Amino acid sequence: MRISVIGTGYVGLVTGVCLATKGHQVICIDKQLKIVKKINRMEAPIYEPGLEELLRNVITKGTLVATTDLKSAVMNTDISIISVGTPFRDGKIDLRYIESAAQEIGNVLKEKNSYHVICVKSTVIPTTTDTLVKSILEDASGKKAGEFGLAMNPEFLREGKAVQDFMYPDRIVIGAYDKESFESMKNVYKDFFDAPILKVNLRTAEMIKYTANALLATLISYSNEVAVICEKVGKIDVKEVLEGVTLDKRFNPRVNNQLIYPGMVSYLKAGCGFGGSCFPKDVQALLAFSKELGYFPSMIQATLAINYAQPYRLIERLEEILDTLENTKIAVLGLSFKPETDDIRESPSLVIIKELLAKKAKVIGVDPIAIENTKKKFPQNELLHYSTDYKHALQEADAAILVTAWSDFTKISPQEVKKLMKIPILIDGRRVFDKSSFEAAGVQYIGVGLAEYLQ
Ligand SMILES: NC(=O)C1=CN([C@@H]2O[C@H](COP(=O)(O)OP(=O)(O)OC[C@H]3O[C@@H](n4cnc5c(N)ncnc54)[C@H](O)[C@@H]3O)[C@@H](O)[C@H]2O)C=CC1
Ligand SMILES: O=C(O)[C@H]1O[C@H](OP(=O)(O)OP(=O)(O)OC[C@H]2O[C@@H](n3ccc(=O)[nH]c3=O)[C@H](O)[C@@H]2O)[C@H](O)[C@@H](O)[C@@H]1O
Repeated sequence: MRISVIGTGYVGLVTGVCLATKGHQVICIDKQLKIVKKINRMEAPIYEPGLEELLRNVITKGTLVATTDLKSAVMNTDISIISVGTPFRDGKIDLRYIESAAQEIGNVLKEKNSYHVICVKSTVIPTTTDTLVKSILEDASGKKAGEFGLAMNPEFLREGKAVQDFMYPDRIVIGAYDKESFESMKNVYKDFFDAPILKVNLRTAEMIKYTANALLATLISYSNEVAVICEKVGKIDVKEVLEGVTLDKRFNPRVNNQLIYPGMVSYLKAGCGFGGSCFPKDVQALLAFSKELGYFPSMIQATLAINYAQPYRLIERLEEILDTLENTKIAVLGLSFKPETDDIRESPSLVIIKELLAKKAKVIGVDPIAIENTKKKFPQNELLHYSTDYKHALQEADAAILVTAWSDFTKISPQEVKKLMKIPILIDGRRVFDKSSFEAAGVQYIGVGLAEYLQ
């Protein structure tokens, strides 16, 4: 099929490259010329494992091309997939990029004679596609929905695993305005192995996406709430507690006692809170939308409140040990919101750095690939330095806080910490280190959801 993808960020570029890899003819459109040029030079503008290699293949084969020219892209394709950003701004979801993409497509449809399907892939609050997008398209094109197709196909990929998640989806949700729209979208995904296709209406598809993200975020906050209770009681390790809970087959299905897939356990881990471009913004958007409807969703509100507090709890625990943070030097291990990405949007590390600086500590931010992005937010100065070398940071620091579980960091041994740090203090914000081995080596270890020695 001939497909245009509007917006080539994390979702749009992965979508375009993967669909081209599956044999579709794809045109990627972005407003930013520098992104378009990079794509055509076969350079991925974002860091995502495996993406650049696939990009090289599809550009070389001629099945993908990038442009800023939306008009010719829509004219020369049969389906347009909208994957522009939908940020949370001024207390609600900001749909301005969706509106302008719909307007631009609608203007082209006015002049286009053949049938064209418009599919929203961006995460949008329920009713966006069947009211806002539909009416903009109808007004701009002078046509009625039905004369053009309309679909909503939410994306469930995770950053860092985007290519794998897109190529091997657990499910494909297609919200469709009518039968023709659904059939066209089904053809887009005809070669996606046996992934179940769920056919729903447009607003159900939108609600599935929010419900999925809010549920995963709630599991994380639930784990973090339990972690606080464990810390208060003492001599209970939240990790053991959650392991004891999630060995239940209802969380982690096993056959002959072999785990088939790490199920909900992946989101039932205590830590320093969820970040990223989606969980925080989507849960906030769902909360705001629900309030607009006259319903206050207290569980969703609690999910956000717990997450807001979590990074500060690490600082409080550090203060308990050091008395004051003033004039101390703290190594923050990990800047990206999770490993395998250079994305720092809503990363807990940003809250931690800001709070440490507010308390007059000096900070060394350590990360293999996210330093440049972090510098844009917090420029380097006499109080804040960056390094890709954790050894150097540990040598300099009075304490270290692990925020992102990059494999470089999780491999750090107790002996290394003991050797490198003057007075070794390690706050484990992701619970990746073994408390007893670190303590045996003489490191003062503080883990989320774990207070005092276990007995
Ligand atoms: N990042 C992720 O892991 C996931 C994101 N999503 C959703 O997908 C959507 C996109 O997210 P990201 O890819 O992270 O956004 P992004 O911010 O990385 O990329 C959006 C791109 O759209 C371009 N753009 C905006 N308006 C345009 C227009 N009218 N014409 C052409 N290009 C335009 C921007 O220049 C930018 O490059 C959001 O709704 C997000 O919630 C869904 C699942 C996963
Ligand atoms: O809509 C989206 O954008 C995407 O949001 C998440 O994907 P992503 O944000 O890339 O990353 P996750 O791996 O889900 O992690 C999100 C955050 O939760 C944190 N997390 C995760 C699991 C956990 O147990 N504890 C925890 O704090 C991670 O460190 C990270 O900060 C969802 O997992 C995707 O399905 C969804 O498509």
